[in-house]
Amino acid sequence: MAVTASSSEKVIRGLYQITNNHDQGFEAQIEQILKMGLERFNLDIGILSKIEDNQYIVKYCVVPDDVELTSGVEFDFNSTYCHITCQANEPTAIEHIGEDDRYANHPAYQAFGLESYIGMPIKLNGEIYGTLNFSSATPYKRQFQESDIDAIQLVTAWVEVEIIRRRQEKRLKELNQILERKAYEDSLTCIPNRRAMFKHVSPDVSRIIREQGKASLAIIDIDLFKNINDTYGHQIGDDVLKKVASALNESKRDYDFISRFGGEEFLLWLPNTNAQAAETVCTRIKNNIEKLSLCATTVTISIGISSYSDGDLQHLKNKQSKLNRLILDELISEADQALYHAKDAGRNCVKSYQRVTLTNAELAMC
Ligand SMILES: Nc1nc2c(ncn2[C@@H]2O[C@H](COP(=O)(O)OP(=O)(O)OP(=O)(O)O)[C@@H](O)[C@H]2O)c(=O)[nH]1
Repeated sequence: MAVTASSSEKVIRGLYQITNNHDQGFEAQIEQILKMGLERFNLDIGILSKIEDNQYIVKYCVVPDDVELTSGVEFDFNSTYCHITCQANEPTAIEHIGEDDRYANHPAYQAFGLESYIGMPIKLNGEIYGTLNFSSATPYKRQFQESDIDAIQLVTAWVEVEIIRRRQEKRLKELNQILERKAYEDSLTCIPNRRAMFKHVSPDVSRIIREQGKASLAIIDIDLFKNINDTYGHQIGDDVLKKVASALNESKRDYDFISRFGGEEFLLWLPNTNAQAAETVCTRIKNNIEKLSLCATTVTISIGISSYSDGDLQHLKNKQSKLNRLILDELISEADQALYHAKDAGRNCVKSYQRVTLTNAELAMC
């Protein structure tokens, strides 16, 4: 069979088509590549291998039904034809291995009896990754030609670019995930930051409004923290912040959400928790912190709580469009006022905001 230029064009068209099938995933694309190679070279076994620790690992393969070979199978690299291909560092094509002095005694020939073979090293950034190879148990019916070498080089180049591109894509995804995590984490204490709090709590507020549920919000502030900084230095101050954050994180219930709200203030969100239960939880947390030895002096906290249940904050309810955010802002402002009372009452205590119930006439004016 004469190999014409049009068969190389067919490979290029095939590669173009496979590139367009990007959405099908790498595995499907490689299967198409291997099938295209088998058809192009008129051979039976197509393999994309990876070489690792002197092992030849079959990453992907297309084989006839009677050949028992699956991806994941490993061979000693030295016992494969690809070892010769990689040592040659160039495309290798042999029509009749049994009659070739270099290969007839090769362990791969002894083990697998493959007579015809065309293979090419896959290189990523100058390093050998593995090989792309096509073979058959029968001798090749013609001589391999320049255009066959061109074809396997072309297909291998495609595989190299695609592997690099997918690796970069994966790395980019990982970096984006790290960035996303960092954007929502307080860099000093490693607990969620203010931005994370709004992201987490806002949808919860809307759920609670929808389900006519309840929740509490607590602002936790380290007492006389300025004194700690002034007496022991900023470094110790930072250390206390980290330890308090970690203790708060451990003291909260699984379904509560703690964040660093700013400076020496933390915000604790307690879903499905009424005022009384919130006071119990916060008093326990406050007592836990007092018992810890966080620096040379006893560190205490004050906590202001605001609670919400259906029917509260009626004056906001005719402003439906931003209701979640309004309720959240209102709860924060109320908890802040309660915190102010706690400080006023001598610190190291928990205070709840006492909401005034508006009359219908007052509501109508809101
Ligand atoms: N070390 C350290 N200090 C911080 C950080 N953020 C805020 N601060 C300090 O926290 C201190 C807060 O002081 P104040 O707002 O006066 O409050 P306080 O001393 O805790 O007093 P009360 O709140 O009334 O009990 C300030 O001195 C800030 O500089 C931080 O990340 N690290």
